[in-house]
Order: sequence, then C-alpha cells, then structure tokens
Amino acid sequence: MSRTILITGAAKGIGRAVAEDFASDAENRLILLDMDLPELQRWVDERQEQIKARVETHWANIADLPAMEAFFKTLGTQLDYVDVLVNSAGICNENEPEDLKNWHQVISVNLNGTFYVTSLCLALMPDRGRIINMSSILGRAGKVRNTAYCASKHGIVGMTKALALDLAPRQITVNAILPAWIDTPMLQGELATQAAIAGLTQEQIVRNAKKKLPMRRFIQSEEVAAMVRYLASPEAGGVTAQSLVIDGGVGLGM
Ligand SMILES: NC(=O)C1=CN([C@@H]2O[C@H](COP(=O)(O)OP(=O)(O)OC[C@H]3O[C@@H](n4cnc5c(N)ncnc54)[C@H](O)[C@@H]3O)[C@@H](O)[C@H]2O)C=CC1
Ligand SMILES: CC(C)c1ccc(C(=O)O)c(O)c1O
Repeated sequence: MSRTILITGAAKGIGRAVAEDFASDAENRLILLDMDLPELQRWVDERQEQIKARVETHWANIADLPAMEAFFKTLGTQLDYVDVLVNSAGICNENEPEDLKNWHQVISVNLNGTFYVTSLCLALMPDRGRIINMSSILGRAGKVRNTAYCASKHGIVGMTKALALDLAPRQITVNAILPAWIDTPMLQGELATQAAIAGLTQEQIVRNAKKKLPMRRFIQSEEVAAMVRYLASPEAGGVTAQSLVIDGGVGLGM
C-alpha cells in the first residue's frame, strides 16, 4: 500500500522513531518536518542504508502560521495526498503559575501549531486518512508548574475528539496518544535540569526516577511508534476520537 506520511518533530525522540518505523517500507513517501533541520538531515544521511522509503526533509516552525500556509501551498503543488499525519512536534517548559510569556510560547507550539498543521493538511487528506496527535498523560492529569503544558495537552485531546466527529463521515480517523516518561532528548534534558538543581549526577537522578515508576523503566520511543503504526493501519479504521495511553502505568499509580 503506497502512502504519503507527514510527521512533525521528526528530528528527535518520538517523531524520529515514528519516521524510522515508516521508513522501512519502500512504498512509503515521508515528508519530515522539524525546526532542527541539521539534526533531521544528519539522521536521514546516517540511516541511508536502512531507509527504504522516499524521504524529504523540511525546516518548519509549526507555530508560524504564514510560514506553514506557504509550506502547504507548495506541498499541494508537489503531491496529491497526505494519507497519514503524525503531529509529534512539541515543547515542554515548566512555568510559574502567572507566567504569561511561557503560556503563549507553549500554547503557540503545542496547541496552535498542532491545529495549524492539521487544518492545512486536511485539504490534502483523502477519505480513510489518519491523524495521530501526540498529547500526554498530562492531557488528562495536572502537574505542578505545568499550567501551560497541561492546558496544551488537554487541548489536543479536546481537538482530537471534536475533529474525529467532523471527519468520521469521510472515514478519516483522528486519535491522540498519551505518553509519559518516554526516553527522548526531551526527557533527558529535563532529568539533566533536575540533576543540576538537586546537586546529583544524571545517573542518580535516573535511578531515583525509575524507582518511582511502576515498571521501573522509561518507555522507548519505538514502543510509541508501534502504537502509531497500529493507528495508521487499515485494521484501526474503526478506532477514532480515542486517547491511547502509553505510560507504563504511571498515570494510574498512587
Ligand atoms: N518524552 C516524553 O516523556 C513525552 C513526550 N510527549 C510529547 O511527545 C511529543 C514528542 O516529544 P519528544 O520526542 O519527547 O520531544 P523531543 O524534544 O525529543 O523532540 C521534539 C521535536 O520537536 C521539534 N520541535 C519543537 N518545536 C517545534 C516547532 N515549533 N516546529 C517544528 N518542530 C518543533 C524539536 O526540534 C524536536 O526535534 C511532544 O509533543 C511531547 O510533548 C508527551 C508525553 C511524554
Ligand atoms: C520530564 C519529561 C520530559 C516529560 C515531559 C512531559 C511528560 C508528559 O507530558 O507526560 C512526561 O511524561 C515526561 O516524562
């Protein structure tokens, strides 16, 4: 089955693992977007031997609406369809409760950016298309010092549910994945910050963190990519408007 798959945030972490997964199929065409184009290109160059799909890389800031409109206008002249959209680009900043600047920054990227890409992509999406949004376990729970991030991820869940109903007559499915504690540069960066604050080594912070997790381990990006693969498959044609959690049980633990 020949498909075009557009992935945001493909340079690192979950987005990269999703790209790697789809890249093993020679019938796929991948459109990979990220703000960190050098890192995205470096990874694609490094994996040339393993990559079977046709891959294109593009610099993109999903929060920049005029730039995204221009990007999709050009894309529309180069292809007929985007069959699968995976919205993985996102940022995670802690904030003081009254921090307006951080609010705008996080909402701009995580919520507005995800909506911009989705709405622009819809013009290119055929019936039976797939939209998969990376929310978070913080799309259904709260966390101290995370007002903006939690709001953005709750927003993605709401957007997913409503859009799924709009698009259901066309057999387009829209689902959210709710991960937590995925071993990515985002998590490693946060652990490094915590280690610096606590005056501990990164290894000590990692050991302490894992002790508090029900499975005593971080989830690998490839495990999230497998969930994306399922949601993108023909077999998942009846799964829509859902929030699929992959958090090793942490969201339900005490
Ligand atoms: N790592 C984790 O434990 C969890 C991650 N998530 C979510 O999963 C998604 C992916 O996270 P990770 O892979 O861990 O993050 P990451 O930081 O490792 O990778 C995110 C990628 O998105 C790109 N990006 C950020 N802002 C962008 C923008 N404005 N335009 C284009 N690209 C942009 C970055 O350059 C980076 O390559 C995010 O939406 C995150 O909120 C949710 C729950 C847990
Ligand atoms: C601390 C790390 C980076 C992190 C960030 C966000 C979430 C989430 O949205 O659920 C996590 O679970 C994390 O582990």
